[in-house]
Amino acid sequence: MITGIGASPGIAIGKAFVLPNWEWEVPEQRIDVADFAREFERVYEGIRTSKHEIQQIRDELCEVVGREESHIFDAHIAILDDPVFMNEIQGIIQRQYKAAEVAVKEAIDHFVTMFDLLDDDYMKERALDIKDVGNRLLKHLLGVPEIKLPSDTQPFILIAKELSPSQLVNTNSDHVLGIVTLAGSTTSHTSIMARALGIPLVVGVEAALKEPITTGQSLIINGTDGAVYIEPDQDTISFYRQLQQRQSDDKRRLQHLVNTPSITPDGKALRLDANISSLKELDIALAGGAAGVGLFRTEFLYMDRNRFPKEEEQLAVYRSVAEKLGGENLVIRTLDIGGDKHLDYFQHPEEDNPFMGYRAIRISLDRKDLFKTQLRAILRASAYGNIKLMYPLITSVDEVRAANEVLAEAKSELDAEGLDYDRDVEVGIMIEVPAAVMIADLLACEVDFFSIGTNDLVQFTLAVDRMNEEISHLYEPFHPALLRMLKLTVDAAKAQGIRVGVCGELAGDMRALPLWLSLDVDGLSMSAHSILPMKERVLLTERKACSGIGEKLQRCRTSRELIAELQIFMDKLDEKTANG
Ligand SMILES: C=C(OP(=O)(O)O)C(=O)O
Repeated sequence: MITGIGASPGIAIGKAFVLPNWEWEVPEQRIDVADFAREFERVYEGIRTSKHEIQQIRDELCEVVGREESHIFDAHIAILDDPVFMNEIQGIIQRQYKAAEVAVKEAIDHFVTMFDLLDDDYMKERALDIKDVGNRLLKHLLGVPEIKLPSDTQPFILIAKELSPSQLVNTNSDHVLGIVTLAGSTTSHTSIMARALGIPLVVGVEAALKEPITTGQSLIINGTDGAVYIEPDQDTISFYRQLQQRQSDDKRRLQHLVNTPSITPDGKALRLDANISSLKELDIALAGGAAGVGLFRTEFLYMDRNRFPKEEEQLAVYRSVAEKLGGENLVIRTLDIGGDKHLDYFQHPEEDNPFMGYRAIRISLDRKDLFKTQLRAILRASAYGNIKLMYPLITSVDEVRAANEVLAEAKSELDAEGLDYDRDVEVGIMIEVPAAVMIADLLACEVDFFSIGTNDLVQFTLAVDRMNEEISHLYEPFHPALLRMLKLTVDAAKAQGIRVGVCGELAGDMRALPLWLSLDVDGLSMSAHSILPMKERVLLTERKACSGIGEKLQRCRTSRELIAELQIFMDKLDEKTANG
């Protein structure tokens, strides 16, 4: 068994099919000055055909996964339209007297090397996009046929060095049980799409792999924890078949809870909302039993294009989500780029500590033009549903007030233009840095609600970079320090009478439910697949029974003690339930 990174949940069991390298031999060919015009025309023709193909893929994908994910292909078209790309190709033809395909190959290599050399995972992913588009163009210039995956065999687990979004879309998803890539990250476009398509995916196995996986080898992959079993024994296969069966049984068994309100047996209503980043994910969330949306990560709307989305474009998305929710909660978080989330078309500075750098509300307050465009779109969408606004990475009262000033300006503009919006739109903040926890009492006087972002709060409280594999064992959401942070935040919110919820990964961790009930938070927002299992637990767990555990947990000295205490509590509860 080797371990990679789980990038799209689910278990796949089957035979491997290794995707051949998408890299063709391009024979050296010299040309004369008289041939320049013909070679340029060949490149233009190749670009036209490639664009046509990409547009078709985008439109087909749009039907399956929705508009946001299919925007990835707009970025591919933008590469083909980019004058810098074309200038490089023309330069090679003219200066070096090389044929169109040689010039295209060299231009791709040049840009891919340039992006690959940057110490930035996001830019490395963009190198993959360029390779993807470039290979498509080369394919036309060389006249080679498309690599087709087998469709006449049993479904298989696809193995690739790296997989581009185009390749993923070209796969017949009925035939692909799961995917393993040697390189890749969970934030890549390919990973985002695999999650949207529901295909289990493990990325980044290269370092762990001693020998290459070959076509026909028997495999098990777990897209949740990143485990890959090569030629597993019969016991392991039986174990995973049972687990796979249990997961699909659980899914089916819990279906009847989709519309059931999330209330404990003694009457405590604990909202279970979904974290989403696109309209498509909203459908999955609603089918998965979400009451509403507790966190709409709007940055993905900005990521898959080649320029900032205009007010009308943003309005269309926010409005569609709000209308689909029909009056249920929709918490829209303003742009949270920076850190690991970069935009192709925005100059992000080189930073030693990007998570503590120029990001989130700091960019919004620096680029008020961009911020106001987003606020106007959110405000206008608020006329169509129950929208609440949320600012990310708040560290001071000044930041909240500065953000609210821009909000007030946006409202005045809409008033002057006679455009409708919800005049009482609520404003909340993410509590995700220790400074915000320590002044939670002051911040609570400024806003309508808090949402605790445990992903960043854990990294900043423990000084553990959430992206650094080397120290991932130190990333402990159940650390006693975090527990104290949570308590301080919830107490401050309660004292001021504002709502407080949780939206980091810990919100969906079943082990933490007694903690949330003892703290008496108002709601949890999580990935869609966690909602029904959590709802089932909520329906069985008395809040009264959890009040005692709060003090015990506060006395725990280590994460391990804390987790053990929660486990003992849950075991007792299960025993009580089993005994009726
Ligand atoms: C929800 C959070 O935000 P992000 O989108 O950074 O994970 C968090 O930090 O817990």
